[in-house]
Amino acid sequence: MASRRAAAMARSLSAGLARRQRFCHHQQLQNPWRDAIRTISTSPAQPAPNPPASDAPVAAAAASSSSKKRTFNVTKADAQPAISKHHKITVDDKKIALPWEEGKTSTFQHIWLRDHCQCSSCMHPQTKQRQLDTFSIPLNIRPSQVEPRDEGLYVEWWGGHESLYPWHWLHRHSYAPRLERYLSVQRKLWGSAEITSDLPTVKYDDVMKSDAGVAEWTSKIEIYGFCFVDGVPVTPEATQAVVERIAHIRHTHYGGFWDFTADLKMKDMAYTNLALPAHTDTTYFTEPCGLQMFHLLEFDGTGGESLLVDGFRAARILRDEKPESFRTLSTVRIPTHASGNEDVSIEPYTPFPVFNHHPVTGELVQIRWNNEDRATMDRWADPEEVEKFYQAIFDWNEVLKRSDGEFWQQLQPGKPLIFDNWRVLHGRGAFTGHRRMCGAYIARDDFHSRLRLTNYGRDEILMGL
Ligand SMILES: C[N+](C)(C)CCCC[C@H](N)C(=O)O
Ligand SMILES: O=C(O)CCC(=O)C(=O)O
Repeated sequence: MASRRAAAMARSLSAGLARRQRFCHHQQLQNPWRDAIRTISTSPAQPAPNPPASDAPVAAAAASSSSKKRTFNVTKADAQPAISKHHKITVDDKKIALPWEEGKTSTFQHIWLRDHCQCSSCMHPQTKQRQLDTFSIPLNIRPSQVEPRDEGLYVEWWGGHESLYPWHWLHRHSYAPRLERYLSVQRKLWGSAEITSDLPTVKYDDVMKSDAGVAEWTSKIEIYGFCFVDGVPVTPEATQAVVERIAHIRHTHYGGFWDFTADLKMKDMAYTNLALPAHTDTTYFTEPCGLQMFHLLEFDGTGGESLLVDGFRAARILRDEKPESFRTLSTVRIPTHASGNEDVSIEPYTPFPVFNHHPVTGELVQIRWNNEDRATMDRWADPEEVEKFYQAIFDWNEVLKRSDGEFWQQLQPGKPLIFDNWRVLHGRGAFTGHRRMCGAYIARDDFHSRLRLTNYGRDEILMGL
C-alpha cells in the first residue's frame, strides 16, 4: 500500500515537474516545495498555554461558527514540508513557533493565524473570499489546543473555533522567516540574430482546442515577450476568437477589437502610412495595456514591416553602458497624452518614468516609451535636469536603434503576432498601398491570471494566495 502510494506521489510530482519543465525551460524555477518529497512528522501534541480567565473576550463569530458543519478546505499536496521530529512546537501568549525538518523555525502570530483560517466558514469555499469577520477576533486571541496532524497543524481557539493549516500552506506562507520564493519565470532576453533563429510560435489548433495550448502560448509570451500564432484563419472573427482564448479584450477609446487601415478614422498616427519608431502603446493610461495582438489581413503595397525590440534587454544595455541615463529614465516622470480624437484627452493620474521597477524586488517590470505621445515637459524639480534628460533619451534611442536589437518582420496573413506591451517595443516601416490590420489589447493582470492558471493549475495558485 505504502509503495503504491509513494509511486503515485512520485508520478504526480514528476508530472508536475515535467509540466514545469515545459513552462520554464529557460529558468531555474525556485520552488523547493515542488522539488522535494517530504514526509510528515508527527511530533507529540504540545500542551497549549492555560486557557484565559473566564472574563477573557471570546470571539462571538468563532463560537457560533463551531456549531455549523464545516470542512477544513484541506487538499493534501503531493509533497508536504515536514515539521521537525526533534524540536517541539512552542506556543506563547502571542505566537506559535513551528520548527521545520529543514532546520528553520517559522513563527506565526495567533491573530494572524486565526484571521487566515481556511475552513469553509471562514473562507467561502466557492469564492475563496474571507467570510470570517476579522474584527470579531479578540486581538489577544490564543489557542486552547495545538496539535500537529498528518494533514497539518490543528488549532482549537478560545471560544471553540477549530482550524487546520496544511503543512504546505504554512510553509508557503511562512513570513518569519519567508521560506519560499514566489513563482517567478526567468525571462529570456533576446537580440535579433538569436530570436530570428528561434521564433516563438504556437499552432492555432493547439491554442483553440485546449488549455494546454494556451499554457504553451502564454508561457512563451512571458519568456520571450512575444509569440506568433500559426494557422489562424484570415478574418477578424477568427483573430478575435484567438485573442479571447487568453482573456476578454481591454476596451479603449479605439474600441474593443480593432480592424484598421491608414484612414485616420482614429486621430492617431497608427491610422496613417507613416513609419512609427519603436514604442510601447497606451503610455497615457495609468495602466498601459498588457498585451497587444496584430494580425495583418490585407496588404498590397510596399514597406510596412513590423519592428520588435526587447525593451528589457535594451534597458540592461543602457544600465550597463550609461548608468546615469538609466537612472535618469528610472526617475524623471514623463507626461503623456492621447488627444487626437475630438472626444478624448487622456492622461495618467501622474506621469511615469520610462523604466518602472517593482516596489519590493526592484526588478524592472514595465517600460513606458512613446516619444510621439510625450506631452510638454514643464515641471522640473531642478531645471538643470533638462539637459541630463535629453542626454538620457538620446542614449536610450541610440540603444533602441541598434541593429542587433531590432527584429524586423513583415507580418503575414494567417500568422498574427502578440506581444507584451510592458516589455517589448514595437514599430512599423512606412508603407504604400492598402494595408488592413486587426487586433486587440489585453490587460496585464488578465494575461497573468491565465498564464498562471494554465501553467500551474488552480489548486497550486489558490494555495499561494
Ligand atoms: C488601436 N491601435 C492599436 C490600432 C492603435 C493604437 C494607437 C497607439 C498609440 N499611438 C499608442 O502608442 O498608444
Ligand atoms: O500598423 C502597425 O503595424 C503598428 C501600429 C502601431 O504601432 C500601433 O498601433 O501602436
